[in-house]
Amino acid sequence: MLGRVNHVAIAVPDLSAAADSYRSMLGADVTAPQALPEHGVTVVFVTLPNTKVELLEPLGDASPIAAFLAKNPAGGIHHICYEVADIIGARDRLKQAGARVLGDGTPKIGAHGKPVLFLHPKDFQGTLIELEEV
Ligand SMILES: CC[C@@H](C(=O)O)C(=O)SCCNC(=O)CCNC(=O)[C@H](O)C(C)(C)COP(=O)(O)OP(=O)(O)OC[C@H]1O[C@@H](n2cnc3c(N)ncnc32)[C@H](O)[C@@H]1OP(=O)(O)O
Ligand SMILES: [Co+2]
Repeated sequence: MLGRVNHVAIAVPDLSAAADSYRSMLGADVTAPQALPEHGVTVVFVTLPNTKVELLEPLGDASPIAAFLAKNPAGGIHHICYEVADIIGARDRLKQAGARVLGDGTPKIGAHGKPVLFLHPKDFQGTLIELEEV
């Protein structure tokens, strides 16, 4: 089912400061901010030879990462995104296996313009998993 790691996401309290730190301290190539109100976050991507790091900060009052940042005020690794070839097939197989697919199970369009879904962290070793169809 799983393809490449598409990105590892880090939730941050200040996206601009985090992006500057990756650029100046780590010499990284960082994209411009993308506001994604339908996801309740603003993101940038750090481009790496083999994958990406997604830096994200809350956007709006109902951001799904607000509680995470309240518990981790300095930020922290938030989720890992795996690529899948067939997100509906993956979703149905996971639901069949008893995994909780977050939301109503309908994929949303993510930051790369592709369908994404999230799986409950409690079903996967305390790790929030995002699936992105590529
Ligand atoms: C930019 C678009 C897209 C992309 O294309 O890449 C994105 O990445 S959008 C990213 C932001 N969107 C999401 O994260 C959507 C999915 N997430 C959620 O629906 C919620 O974050 C959540 C997973 C349901 C958690 O919501 P929260 O308000 O924190 O609920 P709880 O406090 O009840 O948490 C339940 C339980 O889970 C633990 N938890 C929460 N977040 C994480 C996490 N990131 N990793 C591991 N564990 C997490 C939380 O601590 C609670 O545990 P207990 O306290 O032990 O009960
Ligand atoms: Co993501």
